[in-house]
Amino acid sequence: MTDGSSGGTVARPLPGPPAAAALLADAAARAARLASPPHLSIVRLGEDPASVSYVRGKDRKAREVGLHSTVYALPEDTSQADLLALVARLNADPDVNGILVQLPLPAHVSEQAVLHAIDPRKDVDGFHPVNVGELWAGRPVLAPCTPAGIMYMLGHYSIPVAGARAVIVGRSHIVGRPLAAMLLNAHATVTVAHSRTPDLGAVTREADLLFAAVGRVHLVTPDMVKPGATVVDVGINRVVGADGKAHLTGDVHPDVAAVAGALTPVPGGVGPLTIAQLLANTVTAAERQAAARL
Ligand SMILES: NC(=O)C1=CN([C@@H]2O[C@H](COP(=O)(O)OP(=O)(O)OC[C@H]3O[C@@H](n4cnc5c(N)ncnc54)[C@H](OP(=O)(O)O)[C@@H]3O)[C@@H](O)[C@H]2O)C=CC1
Ligand SMILES: Nc1nc(=O)c2c([nH]1)NC[C@@H]1CN(c3ccc(C(=O)N[C@@H](CCC(=O)O)C(=O)O)cc3)C=[N+]21
Repeated sequence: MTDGSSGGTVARPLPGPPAAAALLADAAARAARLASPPHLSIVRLGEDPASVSYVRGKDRKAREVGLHSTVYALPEDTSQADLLALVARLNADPDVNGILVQLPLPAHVSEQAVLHAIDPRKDVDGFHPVNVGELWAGRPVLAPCTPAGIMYMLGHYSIPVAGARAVIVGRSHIVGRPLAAMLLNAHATVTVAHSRTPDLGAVTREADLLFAAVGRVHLVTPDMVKPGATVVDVGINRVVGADGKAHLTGDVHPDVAAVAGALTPVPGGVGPLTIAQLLANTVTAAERQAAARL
């Protein structure tokens, strides 16, 4: 705990890997009860280094926990029609339980057209409007991995959510919006701030739970944080350090650790939960498909 003064207290770190390991152990145990290993198909277009590295991480972790994973690495100039044809083939393949199309897609492909084409029962990203609607109706089935992973992490570290004042900075379809739905479903009082929010600091200082999902280096500074608040840093920014090497940093300034009660690091915070939740969603999809075939 900290009183926010300069008493030298430091926020409790909330590392991602132990929480991710617990989520993965549960997913692996559920997968082992199925007749065959759940099968995830991952599609990426082009060679964007971040996408290549994320997809490699997802594929590697899937195999580690005993899932079957197939990566389709298509050329950058793959047409929308060809991509939709692949999605249709994966939808129809009874051996495929989960489909993920890595975002962002090149400009000549409509993300909406592709995400809407994925069978909602195989939509392990939770981006199809049917799954978005179920989440907002309070009946989540397959829900977006980053916010679902964050909720798992809060539970793992026994951070109270019901009744808490939650502020999310960022309103994307991948993170901010679905996180708002999940926090509401968990009985928090929720505010979503964004680039048109005046006096952001006045809003964020209200938060017992503060989530930064913006993609701007050190946007959240100590003066924006209520003493003792739990701060979850979702941002992943690639910066070149004084040593000339590229490294990852979050949306939260490191000095926030002197004010916050608890803080997730970057890297090694939310990122590992995103991957673990993707594999948990793949097992959930496989379980539901097996039950539907009985
Ligand atoms: N750890 C993980 O697993 C993941 C990490 N990320 C990271 O999280 C970050 C956010 O990703 P994503 O949600 O996809 O990003 P988007 O770019 O889609 O959304 C960013 C949001 O931040 C808002 N914003 C931008 N500038 C400001 C500002 N100055 N003040 C307040 N709000 C602002 C935007 O507002 P507006 O809507 O008005 O434009 C928008 O809602 C990125 O760094 C990304 O790399 C993303 C996914 C997974
Ligand atoms: N259809 C789709 N679904 C996604 O879930 C999706 C996507 N597209 N596009 C991009 C974002 C980003 N994302 C991350 C996954 C893992 C880490 C992760 O493991 N991060 C590690 C570090 C990784 C590194 O060192 O590069 C960490 O934070 O510790 C980060 C970010 C999933 N996304």
